[in-house]
Amino acid sequence: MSAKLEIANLNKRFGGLVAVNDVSFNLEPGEVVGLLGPNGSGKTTVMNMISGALACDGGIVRINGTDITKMKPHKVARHGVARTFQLVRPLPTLNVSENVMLALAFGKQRHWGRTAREMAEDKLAFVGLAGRGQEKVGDLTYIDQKRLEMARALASDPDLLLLDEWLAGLNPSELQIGIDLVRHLQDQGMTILLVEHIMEAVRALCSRCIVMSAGEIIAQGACSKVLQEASVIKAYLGDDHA
Ligand SMILES: Nc1ncnc2c1ncn2[C@@H]1O[C@H](COP(=O)(O)OP(=O)(O)OP(=O)(O)O)[C@@H](O)[C@H]1O
Repeated sequence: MSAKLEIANLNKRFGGLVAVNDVSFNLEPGEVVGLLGPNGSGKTTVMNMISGALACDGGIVRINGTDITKMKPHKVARHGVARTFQLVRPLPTLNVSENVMLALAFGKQRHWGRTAREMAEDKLAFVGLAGRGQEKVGDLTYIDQKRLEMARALASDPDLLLLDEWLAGLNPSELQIGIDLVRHLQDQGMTILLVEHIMEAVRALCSRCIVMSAGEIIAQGACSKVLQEASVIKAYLGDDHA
């Protein structure tokens, strides 16, 4: 069986800056893997190249064995890939339900009208926003905005979810709600690449971690082991702590 996600020798430059240098890793179906590293280490750039938002300068991205390297984001979505963004960005002129319906219209299978409305309600219920479809997005609390962002990502019926610091900014009780929601997805067999700085969440959710620094993978393996490696501590905290 093919890996759910296979990345081989991925490269990206921004002018003279090498943002991602020869990055390779696989995700097996149903795995939840943490993609970690200090600010600017290249994590979001990797996410962007997987989702098709950014063209890579070299390397290959495969989903279920299919080369999606040069595909535009809407085509990548049809291969079952969805993502959340660091900054939640619902459309403020649409209500909660309409925001999910919009995502349904552009998903793997396109849904419109009443079907889309019912499906949107299902997605909203899954993330904990049952019956809240008619609310204005501007009235949502931060955790509820995060829930909506997740419902929008789930609208395309993905089987690979790219979560880019989706848990950032939550208070401790909201964080637990967020972790539980990701775990619920995990229990349903979703494959998840989790870019995250909150180690409590990484330890709770990820079987495996991949750590980047300055565009390169510097460590990978079981989280408990990787997070103790001197190279990882040095990348996060500097020489004095390694
Ligand atoms: N569009 C862009 N143009 C120029 N440089 C960019 C662009 N996007 C990212 N970079 C640079 O590429 C490097 C990697 O950035 P990236 O956002 O991938 O890091 P990151 O690990 O996701 O960081 P963070 O944890 O802060 O989100 C950084 O030096 C960043 O400034």
